[in-house]
Parts: sequence; C-alpha cells; structure tokens
Amino acid sequence: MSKKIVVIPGDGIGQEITDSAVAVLKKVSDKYNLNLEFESHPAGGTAYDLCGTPLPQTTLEAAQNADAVLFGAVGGPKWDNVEPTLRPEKAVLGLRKGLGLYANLRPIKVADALVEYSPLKEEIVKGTDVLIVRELIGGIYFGDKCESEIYEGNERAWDLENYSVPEVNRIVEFAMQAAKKRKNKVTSVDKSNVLATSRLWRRTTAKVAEKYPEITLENLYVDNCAMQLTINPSQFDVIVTGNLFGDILSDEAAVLSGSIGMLPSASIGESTSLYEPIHGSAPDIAGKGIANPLATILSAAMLLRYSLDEQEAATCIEQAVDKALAQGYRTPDLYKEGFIKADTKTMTEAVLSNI
Ligand SMILES: NC(=O)c1ccc[n+]([C@@H]2O[C@H](COP(=O)([O-])OP(=O)(O)OC[C@H]3O[C@@H](n4cnc5c(N)ncnc54)[C@H](O)[C@@H]3O)[C@@H](O)[C@H]2O)c1
Ligand SMILES: CC(C)[C@H](C(=O)O)[C@@H](O)C(=O)O
Ligand SMILES: [Mg+2]
Repeated sequence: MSKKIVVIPGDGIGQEITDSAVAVLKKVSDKYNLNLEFESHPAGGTAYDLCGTPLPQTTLEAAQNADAVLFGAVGGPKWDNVEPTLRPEKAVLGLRKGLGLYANLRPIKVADALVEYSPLKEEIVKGTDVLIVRELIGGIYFGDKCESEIYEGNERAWDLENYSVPEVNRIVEFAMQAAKKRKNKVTSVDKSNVLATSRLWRRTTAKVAEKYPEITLENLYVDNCAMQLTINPSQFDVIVTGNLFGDILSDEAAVLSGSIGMLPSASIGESTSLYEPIHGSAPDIAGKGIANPLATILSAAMLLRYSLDEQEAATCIEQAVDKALAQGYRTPDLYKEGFIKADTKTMTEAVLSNI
C-alpha cells in the first residue's frame, strides 16, 4: 500500500528546499520500494495571498489524513503587517496544534567534515551530539494574549504562559525515553528562579525522573544553559524544555554545526507527525537558488525513521548527505576556499548521486 506524504512548501526558500527533499525521497522510495505518494498544499503567506488565510482547512485536513507531513518554512516581510491572527507563522502554529504535535525533536550533531565551520573552537565543538526535546503546543505560544489595551493610561500588550502537569509529564516522559536510547542523561531547562510555570515544570520533572533511576537528571536555568551550550556543548545529551526556551536554544545550538541550514527537526504527535528544518523562510536569499537544502533533506530522513519506520532508507539519506559533504560540496552558507561551491540544485544532485 502506498504512503501519503503531504508536502507544504510554504514561503521564501520553502519551495526550493522541499523540492530538493522530495527528489531525495523519490530516489530512496524507488531504491527501497517504499511506494511514497506526494501531495502538495499551500500554507503561510502564499496561502494568505491565494485564499485569505495562512492555513486553509483543506491543507490542515490533508495533513491530518497523511502518513507524514514535510514542511518547508513560512513567513516573510511581505506579510509583516497583516492582521496578527492571519500572519503566515499562524500556519505552522495551527498545524502543530491541529495535529497535536507536542514533542519537537531537534538533534544537533556536528559532522566531522563541518567542525571547522563552527564559530566555536574545534576542541570545544567536536563530538557535540545533543537532542533538544522542545514542548511544542503549550506555554506562552498558546496562552491567552492581548495585542493592545489601555492600562493605567498607557497602551500595553500581554502574553500568558501556562503549563499543566499532564503537559509537562508527557514531554518529560518523551525526553526520558529518548535518553534511554542515548547516553542516559536529561537536562531540564527552566527559569524556576523567576517563573511559576517553571517551578511547576521542575517539580513535575523531578517526579517523572523517579521512575527512571538509570537516567541522570540535571536542572539548569535557561540563561545558564545558553552559556553552557557555547562553553561546553558536549556535556549535554537530551535537553528538555518548554516552547519558548526550546525555540531560542535550538537556534543557538544550530550554529554549533556551522549553519542553521543543516538542522532538521521532527514534530511528533499521537498520529500524523511533521518534519521541517528548524530555520525559517530566509527571505534574504529566497528565489536565488542558493539555500542549503540539507536541513530539509535530513528532515526527510527523520520522516522515514519516525513515521514510516524505514530505518535503512533513512540511514541511506543521512550517509548520502555525509558523503556529499566529504566530497567537498558546500552551499554558500558553508563555503570556504578549496571546496566545491554548490547552489541548491548542485547540492541536491550531489546527495542524489550518493543514493
Ligand atoms: N518553521 C518556520 O516556518 C519558521 C521558522 C523560523 C522562522 N520563520 C519565519 O521566517 C522568516 C524569516 O525569519 P528569520 O530571518 O528570523 O530566520 P531564518 O531562519 O529564515 O533566517 C536567518 C538567517 O539564516 C539564513 N538561512 C536560513 N535558512 C537557510 C538555509 N537553508 N540556507 C542558507 N541560509 C539560511 C538566512 O538567509 C538568514 O540570514 C520570518 O517570517 C520568521 O517568522 C519560520
Ligand atoms: C515561525 C515560528 C512560529 C517558529 C517557532 O517559534 O516555533 C520557528 O521559529 C521555529 O523555530 O519553528
Ligand atoms: Mg525558531
């Protein structure tokens, strides 16, 4: 039976990078007889322009009925001034909520071939292998908000953060299970010296950890964690944290690998899961054909691994990416003299030729 992959390119470089990942998926599908079917749907600013909403019901329903979703990115300056509830970013938030994607996995592994591109010294960054487990459908992102009100004579806005015990339990359980398959260490990141939600997070995490005596649990404040990621990233195995902290820390951690264009992610829910690079729509390079497609290609590998349980095909993609890098192909975000300058198409061809 065929497996349906819903592809949502979105805006900016979204089309270019999802085209690359779909080409790679088609090649492994042929090689391993996976029988993948692809169906493309609009979202983000592109969908807003087409039908007045960033997440058309048809896109959400197609995603809900798919075996897995491959997402590009949404957003861009063109839509910066649209009504807040219709911003392109609402598409990705709506998909996360609509699919119940509570666990966002952002693996940060520094490929040996790319160690020299890190802004950090080689001896600090070498061997970095962190999995950020970010809670994705709660916290301040989804709390009540007010865009504007007059309070004591001044205009103000507010966003409320709330977390419930079951929400924290669910994501910390996920992190513990992930750590069991890795190095048995979980670092829970919060701001419990200031925030009530963080204090609940820390109490709840400690309770969950009692069930996992084999796992070492460490708690860090988010500001310290941000610093530790740059001074000693290899101290981390699994980091579990809330929605906002996870967003910020994962962009920070992404540069350890040399470029945000390298980092894939999986957003896991109870049924259909979604896969996307952690970067955005990169409006500054959109349409130039020079975006690094590897984060999206590696997200496609995660799709095969987590949604379709096609481990061999997933490994095949990951190895093809490593080979293309070892052969010297570099998109401009990672280019240095002595390497082969590759645009998006050339890099994609390089990966395809190693499959
Ligand atoms: N999941 C998503 O859809 C998502 C994620 C993050 C940001 N965004 C949106 O994207 C838009 C732009 O945001 P931003 O500029 O803060 O972040 P961004 O990640 O789009 O870009 C930051 C920088 O990284 C570069 N970059 C990003 N991806 C790259 C790639 N694959 N190859 C080479 N270089 C790459 C960009 O050129 C830019 O210089 C905003 O509208 C934002 O809301 C969307
Ligand atoms: C576009 C935006 C809503 C999104 C987020 O904040 O979660 C992005 O930054 C990400 O990291 O996926
Ligand atoms: Mg982000």
